[in-house]
Amino acid sequence: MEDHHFSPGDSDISQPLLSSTPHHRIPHGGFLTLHADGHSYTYAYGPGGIRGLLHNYYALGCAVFASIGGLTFGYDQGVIANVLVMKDFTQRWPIGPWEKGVMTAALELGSLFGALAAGVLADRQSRRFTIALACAVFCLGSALQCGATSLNQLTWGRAVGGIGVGALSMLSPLYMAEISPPEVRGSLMALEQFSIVLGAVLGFWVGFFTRNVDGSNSWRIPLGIQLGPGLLLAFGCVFLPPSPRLLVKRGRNEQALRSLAKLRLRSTEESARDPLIQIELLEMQAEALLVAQTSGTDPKAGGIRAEARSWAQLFSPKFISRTSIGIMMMFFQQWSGINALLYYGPTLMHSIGLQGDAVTLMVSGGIGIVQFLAVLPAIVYIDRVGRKPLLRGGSTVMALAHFCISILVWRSEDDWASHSFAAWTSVGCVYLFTAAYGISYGPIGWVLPSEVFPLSVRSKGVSLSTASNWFNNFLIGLITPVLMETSAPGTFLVFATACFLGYLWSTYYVPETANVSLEEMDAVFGSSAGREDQELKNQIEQELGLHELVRQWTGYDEN
Ligand SMILES: O[C@H]1[C@H](O)[C@@H](O)[C@H](O)[C@@H](O)[C@H]1O
Repeated sequence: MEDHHFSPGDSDISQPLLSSTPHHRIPHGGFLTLHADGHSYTYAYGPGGIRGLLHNYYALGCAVFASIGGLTFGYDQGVIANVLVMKDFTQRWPIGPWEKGVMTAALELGSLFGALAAGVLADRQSRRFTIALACAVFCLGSALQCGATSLNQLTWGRAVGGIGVGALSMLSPLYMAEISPPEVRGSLMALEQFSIVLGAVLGFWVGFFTRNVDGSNSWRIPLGIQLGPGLLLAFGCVFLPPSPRLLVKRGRNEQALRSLAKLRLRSTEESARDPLIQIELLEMQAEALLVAQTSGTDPKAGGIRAEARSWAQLFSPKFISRTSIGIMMMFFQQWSGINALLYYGPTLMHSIGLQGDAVTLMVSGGIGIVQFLAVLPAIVYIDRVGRKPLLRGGSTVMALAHFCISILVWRSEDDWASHSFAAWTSVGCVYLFTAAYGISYGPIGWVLPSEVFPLSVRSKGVSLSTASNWFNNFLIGLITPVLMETSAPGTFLVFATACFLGYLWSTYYVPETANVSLEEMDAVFGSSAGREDQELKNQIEQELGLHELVRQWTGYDEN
């Protein structure tokens, strides 16, 4: 191996490869070319961004496809706002606020259940099979809604569809995290939020344009259209490469290598020589062995007790800080008040004198578009800037925007007509809030929970975090009207406070996870992972030859 050497490629690399143990990654790299056996391999490490995404175009394609799961979720959100006010719909079923609430809650409760159930299935079956199953359930729910002949059927259709939506909302980020190269993992996973908000924009406009179609087609068409992405994902996911991490967990290392090679754009022969692929695979194996040796259970064993034990593990001292990050991330995402604005927005706009289409356009349409625009820079910068600064900056602006709205509503709510400046400033603040949310808590809510957990508890951890999203979403829907009736300025103050607490939480509690591989996350949570585990992991890595490989390829001695 003496004549193997590495040299920086077309890059601005200032640090040597594998220099920052335990992170075998370049923290602020660029592109790197490694020469071996007369071949040269180019790697994108470090800042990621657009170049990193293009460089990893196959993983990008897979992530885009998997994120269709998020599309189903957003689409429903966009479409239902229109459906509920369509002429045929309201004449056929003149429902009051209570039934509207039940219809919304049916989807959210179904999703809560779906997210939890998928956490169990995703480990027993493959990630892809579970995605296909979730799509089938989603399609059944959509068909029930589209062909509804009674309000009951529609509500049941939403509950069933919700199970699929909830399951997909945890499965897509989970799968994306497991196939992503570390340097673009944030960008790839932010695609989940991209799809959610794209779905919301599409759903909104489809509903907006079909609302004047004659008869029940006005709402059957937009509800039926959701079958399209559901079926596409169900059949298409057969072609997605399997999660290499799950394969390693099951001891199928050869298949894992094949899948990893495909994801990193190497042929099978190349991957056998390619040191970085070997290193990535060995890191996965080391983690799987560590899990097997420390949990004392057969990872393949089933049974209710084993299942209960692995859920309970999430709350053990070892993992509790990660579990709390997942749950609190979604808590703060929802308590930022994004959905309250979507629900309360129309009332706010009405109160400043806007009526009819203008209101729906400005709220559902406007908020959707702002969220959509804001997620674009997040996709590009989330790995370069890091999660923490985005969360901190986002919560600061969000808190200030809510605070301003609160003051303005407090001073003008009795007479908006003569406070038109205050009214329009509040609308501006709503959009400012949405932009700050859309670049921070929106996407990071779907990124952070899926990357902090180790393989042994990852699916359950993501499942629980996603359930926290749905539960808090449900809670906000339930209490916002009551809060608003009690005090509108007070409601905004509650959200301002939640955003401020989110600022403290992200500043003092959340570790930076950008550019860290999933296997190296233990080091980020060092204090809770335990010294013994670190030593054992070290030993396993030695035995697997990982350290030797690192030394050979870099001339870098870790010890
Ligand atoms: O990330 C999404 C998105 O921002 C949606 O607009 C919101 O309704 C969801 O609750 C949230 O999880």
